[in-house]
Formats: sequence, structure tokens, C-alpha cells
Amino acid sequence: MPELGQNQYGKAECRVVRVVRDGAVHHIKDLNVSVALSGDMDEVHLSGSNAHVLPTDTTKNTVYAFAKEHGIASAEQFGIHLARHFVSSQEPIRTARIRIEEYAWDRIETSGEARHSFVRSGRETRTAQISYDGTRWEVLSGLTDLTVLNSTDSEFWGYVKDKYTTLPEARDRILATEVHARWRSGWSDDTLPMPDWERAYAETRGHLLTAFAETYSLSLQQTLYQMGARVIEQRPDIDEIRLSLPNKHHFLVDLEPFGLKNDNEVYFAADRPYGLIEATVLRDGATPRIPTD
Ligand SMILES: O=c1[nH]c(=O)c2[nH]c(=O)[nH]c2[nH]1
Repeated sequence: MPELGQNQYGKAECRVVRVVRDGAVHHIKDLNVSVALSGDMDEVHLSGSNAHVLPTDTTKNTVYAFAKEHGIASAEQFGIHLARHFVSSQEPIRTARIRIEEYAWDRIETSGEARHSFVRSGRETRTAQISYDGTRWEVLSGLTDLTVLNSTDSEFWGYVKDKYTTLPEARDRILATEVHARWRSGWSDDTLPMPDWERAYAETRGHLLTAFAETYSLSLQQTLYQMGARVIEQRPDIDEIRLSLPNKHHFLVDLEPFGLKNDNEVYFAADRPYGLIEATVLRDGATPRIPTD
């Protein structure tokens, strides 16, 4: 009989919006939560017995009930509550993985007292993945689609050239990317003090941005390393960070046919194909655990 391999189940993409009403001043948290549970689930696959199966519908309801009961202090904290609940309340469930995307909203400032209007900010999506096996926690925080651009202080030259190489060397180019980053917290068991996840996120995002802006870049690879290294150096609570940086190429447009000189002023922003630069940066001695795909 063929063997059943790794399996997991749960409700994916539970969209939950939590409003906190502080008088006329409201606060909102907007999450997309995916639950994946695994454990003693052979029978449901092999014989069809559902005796160990907490329905995915229940996992979805739990997300909404927990938003009410516990609130959403941060994506990480919310995921920790959920993962702990599933692993500790259901004997057959041994591990829980909660993936969360958080969408940011900015307040629309008005002249009146009411403060209940928001505009979805064009900022990045925050991400969190919480894994729990009843003993050890693994919290990966991160972000996707943080789009950044340096209009100078970027060069790319001295690379290998073969008979297919046409790329001109650049001594002053635009460097633009959409930062996708995941970082692993050193918080791994309940005896350690719980980090302030909101603050950790804001500060780590800040380090990524300043390192991008302050690095005089000879390649996107070099910028990536500087961004990762800045986070590892500045945040003792983070042992590992993985960055995936698409190189959003900006090509100088040839204006000569129109009798015009292009002095690094007019670019064609290509959306694809794009160079994809990816790497993990680790604290000395740390074991890499963030998946590379
Ligand atoms: O920063 C860069 N790194 C590369 O590896 C590369 N390759 C390329 O064509 N352009 C660039 N830019």
C-alpha cells in the first residue's frame, strides 16, 4: 500500500477585521489568517474516519472568536494564541502553523470629532508565521511588497562577459526593488519574555529601509547583505533573516533618434523579466531554518 506522507489541513485565508472602539476613536486590524494543523491524521486519509478531525469550519470560527475574546495586539501574538489553542486543546493535533498577512490602514484625518475613517495604505503587507509543536515556538515575522528606489549611488560593472553579454556597465543607475523579507525571532519557548511584536516589526522595517538608503551599492547582492546585516547587528532578538529582492530594472531610454541627450534622466521601467537576488543573513553560529523557497 502506498505510504501517506506529510499532511496538514485547516482553513486558509480567513479574512478578519477587528474594530476597537475607543469612544469616537476607532482602531482597526485587518488580517488574512491561514491555519494548518497536523498530527495523528492517518485514519481520515486511509479509512475515512473523522474521529480526529476538528473541522476546518471550526478552525475558521476559532479565528473569529479569538479576535473577539483576545483582540489582535499584533499578528504574531494572535497567531501564538491560535497555535497554542489548537495544539493544547486537541490531543491528535501535534503541530500548528498559523500564517498571517496584515494589511495596513491609515486614518483619514477630518475636522470633526469622529475618527472612524481609514484609507488602505499603499504600504507593504506584513506577514507572520507561527509554528508550535507543544514545546517549541518558531515565529517568522516579515513583509512583502515594500517597494523602494534609489535614484543614484548604485553602480554595476566588472561582471563576467561572454558572447551573449550585451548589458552596458553602469556607473550611475537607478536601483529599485520590492523587498520580501522574513526574519526569525530568538523567542522559542514560553519561559522567555514575550517580545513586543509591534515594536520589533516597526524597528526591523526601519533598519531595512535605512540600510537600503545608506548603502552605496555596487550590486543588489551587496545591498541585500547590508540590509540583512543591519538587522542582525541592530536586533539581538533576531538570529536569521532571508531577503528576496527582485531587481526592478530601469533602463535608460535612447533619445538620440530625437536629437536629445539622456543624461540619466529618462528611464524605461521594465516589469519583467527581473533579476531575482535572494540570500539569508545569519547571526554567527545560528542554524538556518527559514525555508529558501
Ligand atoms: O545588482 C545587480 N546584480 C546582478 O547580478 C545583475 N545582473 C544584471 O544583469 N544586472 C544586475 N544588477
